[in-house]
Order: sequence, then C-alpha cells, then structure tokens
Amino acid sequence: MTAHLLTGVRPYGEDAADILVIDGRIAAIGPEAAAQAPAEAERHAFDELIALPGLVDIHTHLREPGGESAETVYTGTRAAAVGGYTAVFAMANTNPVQDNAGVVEQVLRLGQDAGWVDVHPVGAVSQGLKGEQLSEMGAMAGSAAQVRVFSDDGRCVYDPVLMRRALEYVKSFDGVIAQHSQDPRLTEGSQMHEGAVSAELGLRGWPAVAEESIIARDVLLAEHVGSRLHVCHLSTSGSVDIIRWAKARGIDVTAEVTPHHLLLTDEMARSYSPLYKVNPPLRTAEDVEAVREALADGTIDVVGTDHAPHPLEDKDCEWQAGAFGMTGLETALPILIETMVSTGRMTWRDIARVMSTTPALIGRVRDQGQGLEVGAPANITVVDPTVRRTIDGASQWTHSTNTPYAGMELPGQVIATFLHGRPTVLAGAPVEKRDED
Ligand SMILES: NC(=O)N[C@@H](CC(=O)O)C(=O)O
Ligand SMILES: [Zn+2]
Ligand SMILES: [Zn+2]
Repeated sequence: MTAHLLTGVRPYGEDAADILVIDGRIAAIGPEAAAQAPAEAERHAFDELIALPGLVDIHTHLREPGGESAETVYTGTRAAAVGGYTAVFAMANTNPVQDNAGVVEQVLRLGQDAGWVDVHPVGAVSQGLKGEQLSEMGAMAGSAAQVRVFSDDGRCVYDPVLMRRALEYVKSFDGVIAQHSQDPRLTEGSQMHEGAVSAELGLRGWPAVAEESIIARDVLLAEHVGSRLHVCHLSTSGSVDIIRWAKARGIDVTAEVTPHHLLLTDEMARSYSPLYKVNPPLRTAEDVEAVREALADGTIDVVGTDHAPHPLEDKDCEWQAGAFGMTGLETALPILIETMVSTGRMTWRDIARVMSTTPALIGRVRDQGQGLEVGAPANITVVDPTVRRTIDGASQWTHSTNTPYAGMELPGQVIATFLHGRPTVLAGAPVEKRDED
C-alpha cells in the first residue's frame, strides 16, 4: 500500500481540508482524512496552498519522434508535470506523423516509460498531414492508445469534403476533430496579425477572416453531419461570435484558447523578436478582451497550451526566418492566475473546469479531470498563488527556451503534482520515478 496525507491544503481555494490518498485514489477529504491515515502514510504540509484536480492539456507538441532537438516525450512531459499537468494530448505533427496505430502506440509507450503524466496521442486526420487522404483513424481508435482526438494541427483540414468525411467517420467511436482553423490561401506568407501594427512594421498580415471563415464553415459542417468539432487556439473576437452563435444553435462544438492569446498582443511584434511569432498570431487588445470574456462566460470551453518548443536556431534569427510557436506548459497556470483569477473574472473552480474537467471530457478520458472527490483518481495539483517569479527560459524544464515570458514576473508556482497517487513534483521540482512505482 502507498499512502499520502496532504495537510492544511485548500481544495479549489476554499476551506482548508486534509486529503488522504491511498493506492492512487482519494480515500478521504476533511477531518476524517488524518484519522484514517495509515501510520506509514507520507505526510506533506501544504498549509495555505490551493489544491486543484491535475491539469489536462488538450493541445501539446511533444515533438518525438523526429523533433528531439526541440523536445522529447520525456522532457516535454516533465515540463508538463512541473506546470501542474497530469495528462497531455500530444499533437500529431511529428516525424513520422502520428497517422497510424504504430506511431501513436510508440508515443503512448514513451509516455508510460517517462511516467510524468498520462500521454494521449492525437491522431492525424489525413495521411502525412497532406490534407488528401484520411488517415487510419479507426485503427488508431482501436489501438492501445485509444485515440479519440484527431487533428492535422499545424495545418488546416482545408478540403471541405475531407473535413466532412472526417467528421462523419469519428462518430462511430465518439471521436472529435480538432481543427487548426487557418485558410491557407488567405495566409500565404503571413507573418503576424493583419492590422495597424503589421502595416507599420511592414510584415505581411494574417487577417482575422482567415480563421473566422474556416470556423464558420466547420460549425456548419459539424451541424450537417451531427458530429463533434473542437476548435483549436481560437484567437479573434469574430471567432468568439461564431462559436457563441453555433452553441446557441445547439451545434456540438467546443473551443480552446491559449494562455498567450489571453495575455499578449500584436504590439509585441514591434520587438521583431521571433519569440512572439506564433500560429495563430497574437491579436489586438480588443481580441484579448473578447477571449477573456468568452472563457469566463463559457463560450470558450478550455485552455490549451499549444506548447510548441523549437530549437534555438529557429528562434534566434530575424522575424521572417523564425518558426511559429512558443513553449507554454510551465507558464499556463501563472498566466491564468494573472489574467483570470487575480482580475476576479474566474474562481479556482472555474480554473479546474477549463484546465482539467472539460479537456478530459472532450478527449473522452475517464481517469482524469474528475475533481477532488472521495473515490476519484488522485490526480492533484498543489499551487502557491502568492509567489511571484521572474520567468527565465534557461531554467525551465522544457528542452527548448522559446518562452515569450522571459523576464516577465508572473504569479503562482506549482509546489506539488500527484499522478494517480504518486508525486511527480514536490517542492516545485520534478521527482524521478522510483523502481517500486
Ligand atoms: N502554434 C504554432 O505556432 N506552432 C505549432 C503548430 C500549431 O499549433 O499550429 C508547432 O507545431 O510548432
Ligand atoms: Zn495549430
Ligand atoms: Zn498546436
């Protein structure tokens, strides 16, 4: 038997209550926890700290296989644990692409061997992400990886016929298509959000309509075939309006926003630093306000990090040559505290909903996101919201350093993470898996 007693902690930021964990499950919460704790239980004093259900990232790039110079499953999932995550959905744009049962099972195994978080591989929609032929979605769904989320992320499923077929196909196993909504024709050579700043800087613009037109098409397709659509990294005020309309109409759509689109604007491009180059691009202050409001009112369902590590040479260069993407697993919760909790827009229960419960539901994962309740799997994140830290790319646990928050002071630090009852992070640092685990 393994047992942990978390004392003095505040579930969801509410009244302090001890939590007893036995053999991977929450055995008791409240006054009875200490009384029921076996003598050998490991004790953790977490007075004044906040407990949340383990975070679930619906959108992570782990890069392995093929992109190990940026990240491996090991380093990426270790960064996830340090960020408070207990599960991640690993995007399919690896090399080889996660478009068949063999590759998704390889990523699943790498995740299990690393042991930092549960890794749920995402399957590609199209073979080789080429947007032509459907991938072996059924085989991936039936594989050991039990894939339910399918995405060509990094690329848009542009062909409406292919998109329709994909939406139809995943219905048979309750899957979902996670779309990277970007019209490729309207964004050829685009470098940053199309607006006053791009005009001033002389960088090719990326119009909001390139995102919004695809989302509008896709919600109508999802309605037509009666299937489930997830919109990745929504970034504009117009996209929020379309999702609000679609939900009011009863369309089965969920939407995601990234931490960076909740905090940063296209003004950052004035630095010409590719650290701020991301897909979709950073938008205007009005868009930031719209996505904050939409996350608070439930129009946007979840926060996905879109953690996109890149090797230094792809970011330490001029803007035009830089790669799109920024790391995010270790800064997501601090940014949510900064933008949504400290501002009074969301409670800790709301944070648990958008960063744990709903992402697990969208991905049809049963042993995550269940909340801090007796009998639930003991996936628990313990956070100190009062600490303020200056972010420094070199001291993060991800293998890459392309964080846009370097030098920025952000609130909150994850002190501990428990994955199915086993600590993966203690005192803010990762804990290696022991043989007896
Ligand atoms: N977000 C990004 O800017 N980049 C992602 C791809 C993606 O999420 O579209 C990547 O794989 O690097
Ligand atoms: Zn994308
Ligand atoms: Zn992505």
